[in-house]
Amino acid sequence: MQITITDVRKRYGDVVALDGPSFEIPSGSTYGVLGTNGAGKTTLFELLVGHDRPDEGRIEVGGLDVAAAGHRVRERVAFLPEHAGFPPAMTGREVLDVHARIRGLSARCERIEDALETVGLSEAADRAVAGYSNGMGRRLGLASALLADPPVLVLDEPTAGLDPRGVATFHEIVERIDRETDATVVLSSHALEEVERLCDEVAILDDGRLCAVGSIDDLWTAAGDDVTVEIRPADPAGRPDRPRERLLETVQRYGDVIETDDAIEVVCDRDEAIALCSALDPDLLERFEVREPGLEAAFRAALGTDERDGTNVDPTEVSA
Ligand SMILES: Nc1ncnc2c1ncn2[C@@H]1O[C@H](COP(=O)(O)OP(=O)(O)OP(=O)(O)O)[C@@H](O)[C@H]1O
Repeated sequence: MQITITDVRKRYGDVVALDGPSFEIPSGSTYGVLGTNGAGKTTLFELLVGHDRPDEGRIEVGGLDVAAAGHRVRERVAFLPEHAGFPPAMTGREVLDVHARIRGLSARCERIEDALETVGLSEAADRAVAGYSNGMGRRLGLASALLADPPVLVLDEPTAGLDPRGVATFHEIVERIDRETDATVVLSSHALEEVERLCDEVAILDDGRLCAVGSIDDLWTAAGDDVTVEIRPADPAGRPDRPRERLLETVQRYGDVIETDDAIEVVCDRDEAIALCSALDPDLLERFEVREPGLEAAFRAALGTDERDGTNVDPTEVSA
């Protein structure tokens, strides 16, 4: 089911949570909404599932205006919120049974068994939710979302806070849903690898604005051929010669410099990277490594763009 987001604006008091993003999510795709903390992902999802209304603009699901269609949209869209809680004394199966009754679903038992099976909770279904791990709790939330066979599934940061095994399990489930159903899956994430693995297309939000939109291939193209040289300065303790500052002076001329807490990163072409690595004073650093271009570069390119006029920016047009 196709989703169309048109010039959506939402404020909370003085805070502009969404500042006019417009993009389309193709029917049947797995679509990623990527952004740093506070970019507006949850706000967008709350509007998309009809929990709140935009101040301006419009979101359509399968041609229906979400703000006007109310429950007709909610019947089509299932939502896994970022923080879903369940009564701890109930078993997983009981939780799903209550949710299925609330939604007035027929063939409850069958649907519950299918949903439990899809998320890999069949064996744990009769255990109290209090004993579930974080990952199992998230999978139970997904099972609840799947009960009604929704044409649209909206997952807000579904793997946030999960350990690597929980993340891998969740990814496998989403891939299976993608393979075995026609559902349009929209998920938000901070994690590029996650979006790259699961999604066909992606929209990148920053400060409520759309700063890039396109396929994963488009993003790779936008990433270009530049490599990143990551340099870890030597421990500054007892070093009056200030290794980090001296390294910074050296690296400036080779490319774009990004400072993180632990490292200095320089994004530059391969020839410059070779020259830079030769110019580094080994006494000043703990270690350095050269990373191949990746989606991270495209993400940075998108976030670094000065296009702030509210128009859509194709990532292939975004320069690093
Ligand atoms: N109910 C609210 N009241 C006030 N401000 C809000 C509310 N909800 C969101 N905001 C603000 O709107 C902005 C966007 O928040 P939102 O939660 O949509 O971002 P996000 O991309 O989902 O972030 P995160 O990755 O941290 O979950 C933030 O500045 C946030 O503080």
